[in-house]
Amino acid sequence: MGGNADMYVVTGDEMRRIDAFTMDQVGISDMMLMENAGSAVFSRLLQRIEPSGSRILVLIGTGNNGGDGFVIGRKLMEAGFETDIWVVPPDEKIRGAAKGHADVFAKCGHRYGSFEKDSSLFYEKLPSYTHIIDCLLGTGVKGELRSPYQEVVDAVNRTHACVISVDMPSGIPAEEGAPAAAGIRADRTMILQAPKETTFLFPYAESFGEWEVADIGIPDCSFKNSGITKYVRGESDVCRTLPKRKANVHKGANGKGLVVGGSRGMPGALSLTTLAALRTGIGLCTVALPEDIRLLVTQNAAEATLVNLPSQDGEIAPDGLEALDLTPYDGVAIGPGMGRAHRYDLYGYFRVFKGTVVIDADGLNHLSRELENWKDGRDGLTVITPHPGEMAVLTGKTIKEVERNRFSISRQFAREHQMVVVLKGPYTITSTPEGEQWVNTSGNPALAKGGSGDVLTGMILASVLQHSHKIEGILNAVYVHGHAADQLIHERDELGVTASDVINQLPRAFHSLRYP
Ligand SMILES: NC(=O)C1=CN([C@@H]2O[C@H](COP(=O)(O)OP(=O)(O)OC[C@H]3O[C@@H](n4cnc5c(N)ncnc54)[C@H](OP(=O)(O)O)[C@@H]3O)[C@@H](O)[C@H]2O)[C@@H](O)CC1
Ligand SMILES: [K+]
Repeated sequence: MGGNADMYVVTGDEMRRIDAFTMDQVGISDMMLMENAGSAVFSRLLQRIEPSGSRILVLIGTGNNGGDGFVIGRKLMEAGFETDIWVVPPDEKIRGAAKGHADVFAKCGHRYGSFEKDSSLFYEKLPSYTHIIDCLLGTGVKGELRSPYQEVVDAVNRTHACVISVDMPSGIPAEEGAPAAAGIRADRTMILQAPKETTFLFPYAESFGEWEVADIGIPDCSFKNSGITKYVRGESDVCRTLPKRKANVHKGANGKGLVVGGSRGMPGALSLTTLAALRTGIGLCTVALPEDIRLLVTQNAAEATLVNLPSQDGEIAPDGLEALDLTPYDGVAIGPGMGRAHRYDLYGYFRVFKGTVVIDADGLNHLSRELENWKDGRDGLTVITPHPGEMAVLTGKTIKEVERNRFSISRQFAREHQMVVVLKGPYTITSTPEGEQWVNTSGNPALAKGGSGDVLTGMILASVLQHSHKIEGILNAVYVHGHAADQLIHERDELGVTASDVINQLPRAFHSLRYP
């Protein structure tokens, strides 16, 4: 993948490497980057803050995040906004480019308040501001906030002002795995150039509020040369890569898929997966299921063909998969509603199959018992779609550990087991065995319901079979799934949106992306 349109995801250390490369190898100075950062944020503030009636506080800390604040403050003052600048650390702590911009600010005739010298005046004025621009701390924060930062942050969080953080909500770490920290709770964060990992990890993500990304002129080569392979996947990427059908295409060219699963207790999951595959444009879809539930599934998915598998106790019999010939199919999705009563040798069954295999739900439970076998990889692409609970079972970690380390745990699992991992949740992360990762930006809590995962599985199967670049197929399915749910909650409350609603919305979701 790649190209100029990529938006990257970084840790604090990675961002420092990228900054260093940009300064030392590309030749754009830190003063220039800071000027760009301040200008980019200022022009975005102009779209959000009216000069009349607003009183703005720019809050400045020790490091370069504070340096951005001197640029923003200067520009706000020169544009006629009623603006106060308060600097929290003593003057002598401000160094480097931040000191450079503090000097520019002063030479332009502007003055700032010193929290160290007059904290009582600061606290007295704090409730009077309509907007607070938070430039206290950025990616350089380490550990829990020290005094007086913690007190200032708490006081800001108690105000009724609109808080806009620059790059990061101050106090929040940039990377996963760091201990939970209490920082600024922003209404909006204007991220500089590249979102940080915690933008997408809860509980940190809540502190960012709404977020947007401001380009500060760091070139793509700085990211590539720093080895960054984590990306944000947004709408424009999907619009660019949706496959277009030729007028004379026949059904066989759009993929022949097989959906395997279902049990007496859970026939609906299989219907959802099948219908989602059909609504995602699969050419032909066959359902393989325990023979005693076939009527329940066929009633719902008239377009699918059926293969009956031997049934035992309402689930596919332990040797039931052996009878199934995979040669007619380009891809298989296995697991929805499958049940857990029996054991199957999934690796042995799929090893030499050249098509894509998508494993979800109960299929992941079966997979967890034979993980060692998968480390050698198989002939075709394997995709797993765990939610954090399933990822915890697969890795032997707790759900909390998975949630705290979504990037590293999914990356490592994908590498070790030669699979594409689609770790679901708010901001689903897709990881390849080669170490590339994409964060999905569509979706909402309406999807946190039974059946959503079954729908995604069918969509991924169908989408992979229609894309020449299979990873793009997966990423597009993940995006469109969330996009359909986003469209639905414009019209109705998220509580009442079901997985079936999402399936029915898919034609509209695809249409809106194909003809934006
Ligand atoms: N590099 C560039 O070219 C560009 C960078 N840019 C901007 O720079 C930001 C990163 O800058 P940075 O590295 O200076 O980090 P930043 O967070 O501002 O300050 C760190 C300092 O804070 C302190 N401190 C740390 N932990 C603390 C704690 N728990 N509690 C209290 N204090 C704590 C500690 O200082 P100390 O108090 O120890 O002297 C530490 O040194 C980045 O987010 C972006 O906004 C843009 O301008 C574009 C160009
Ligand atoms: K900040």
